[in-house]
Amino acid sequence: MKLKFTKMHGCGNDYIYFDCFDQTVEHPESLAVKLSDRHFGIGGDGIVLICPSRTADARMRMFNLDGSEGNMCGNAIRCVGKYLYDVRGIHKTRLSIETRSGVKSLDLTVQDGQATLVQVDMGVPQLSPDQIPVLLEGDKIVDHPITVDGSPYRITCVSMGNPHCVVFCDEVEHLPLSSIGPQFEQHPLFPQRVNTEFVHVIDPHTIQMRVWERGSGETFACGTGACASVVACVLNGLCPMDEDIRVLLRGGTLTIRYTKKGVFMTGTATKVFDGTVQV
Ligand SMILES: N[C@@H](CCC[C@H](N)C(=O)O)C(=O)O
Repeated sequence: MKLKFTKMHGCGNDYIYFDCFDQTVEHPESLAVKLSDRHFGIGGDGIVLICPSRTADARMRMFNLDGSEGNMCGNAIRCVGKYLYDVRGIHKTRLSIETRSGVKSLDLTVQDGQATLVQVDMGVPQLSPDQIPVLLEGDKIVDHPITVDGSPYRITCVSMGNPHCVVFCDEVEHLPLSSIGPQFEQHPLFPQRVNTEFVHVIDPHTIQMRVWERGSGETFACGTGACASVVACVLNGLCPMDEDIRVLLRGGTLTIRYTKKGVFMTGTATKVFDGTVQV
């Protein structure tokens, strides 16, 4: 069976997108594992299905590199918005997309007939440990000491529809992420595993972040992770609320604003190529 796909990325967080308005994708979990392989597949951080929705312009389903289904993906949702505008011809600069963590609203900036920049209303962060989930007591987990692989860390936990654990560091360039990332992901405090952001605060409006994603390992960017990091910065008194914070990632920059109404993420969405794959 042949499937048409589009390769897209948001700040280097790249996925293989399937338009499920016109075709059926069976067994997305195993397909994600097979096609994401950068040596024997197409290559990507996972796959994304763009499906019809009864309540929104489209429904997004995303699968990590290991085949697990994520509830939300900040970088992918911007690309889905671009695809709906550029390819499916839904010429509205405000779009709604259904995800496993609710319907999200997108505002598109269009240049020469193509969506270039997308702002997403990412909703209100959840801070209570049972909603994240993290097996700790309290109404929120801010600057909490834990031990990971014998070393002490201080964590701040946030759900942006998916679980995040933010760790502040003096620098992130030289962190051995491939060894410490999995120790956080599999830590017994996180019953559903966790996405971990390592954050260096450069100044109150600029932070640098590296991420170890649940199910995909180190990626060049994580949209929900950038939002969780800015929320964690505000909770720790490191960045202001209601102002734009630049999050510098390995693959680009996202602008995040945390307000009482919720978290707003702005960034690019880029198409790389179209293709057909035999599955
Ligand atoms: N890359 C993402 C998040 C993808 C899902 C995550 N790995 C999970 O399982 O929660 C983003 O841009 O938000």
